[in-house]
Amino acid sequence: MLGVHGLNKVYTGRGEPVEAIADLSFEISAGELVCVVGPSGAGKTTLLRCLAGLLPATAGDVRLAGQAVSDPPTGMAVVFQEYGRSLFPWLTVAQNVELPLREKGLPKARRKELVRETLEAVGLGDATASYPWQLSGGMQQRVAIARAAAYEPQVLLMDEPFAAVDAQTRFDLEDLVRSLWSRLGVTVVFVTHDIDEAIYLGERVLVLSGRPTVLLEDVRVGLGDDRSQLETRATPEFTRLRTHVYELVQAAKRGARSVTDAHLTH
Ligand SMILES: Nc1ncnc2c1ncn2[C@@H]1O[C@H](COP(=O)(O)OP(=O)(O)OP(=O)(O)O)[C@@H](O)[C@H]1O
Repeated sequence: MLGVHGLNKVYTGRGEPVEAIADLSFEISAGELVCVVGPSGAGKTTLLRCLAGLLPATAGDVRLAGQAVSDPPTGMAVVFQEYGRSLFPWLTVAQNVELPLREKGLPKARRKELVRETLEAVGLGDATASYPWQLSGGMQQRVAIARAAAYEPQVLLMDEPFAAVDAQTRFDLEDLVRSLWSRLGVTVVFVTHDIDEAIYLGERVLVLSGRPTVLLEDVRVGLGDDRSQLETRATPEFTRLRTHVYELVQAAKRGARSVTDAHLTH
């Protein structure tokens, strides 16, 4: 569904060029939920913007269902961290969710149906007529997720979407993402700083090196489909994965560029 081949990204502009991504290659199959972690400044957001067609690659390419991504493709939706800036304050919750569906050219009846269904799915069936500024941060992020899901994308990209909400809300939103993902069968790429979040959510975790970025390890998460915040996080397999990914990220901070460099003890 999503292929990244020899991706390199150098920012040029005033001052010295900055090589954010050295060389990244990986494939994500249709319907997978893949998380991306790495040290701060590793190039996670840069990668996501390249995947979304918001930034041109310097070399290599990104392909969505075999088609090279140059502009933002219609089959993708993105949820950013700053929900406050991504929703239009002068539109109601329902109108915010409906707007991209209008741009997609869907007929009115189908738009109304999708708006109702997705707002109910994210637990905001009663807030359709509210304005974003009348809602809490967590509720606003639910609206942004509903808007992305209603669009019925092939691929949903999420860039640290829960970084600005409190821990309790974050757990609820993580479960919401997993339930939407399994219901809709959408392919999800989820960037996060939080190692536990990456393991709880993902079927795979891509661990990036420090800048300029290479892939340190593509970690398979064998935690099954049914996950629960209390039970899954208490399993020995969760603890093992968390120790392993934590060590990799620490090694990345020290400059490791491969698993061999990382000198793992677990
Ligand atoms: N527009 C830009 N021009 C120049 N350099 C940039 C630009 N955007 C990002 N960078 C640099 O590219 C590198 C990667 O940035 P990026 O935001 O992708 O990292 P990140 O892993 O998402 O970081 P964080 O985890 O802190 O959000 C950083 O060194 C950053 O300073």
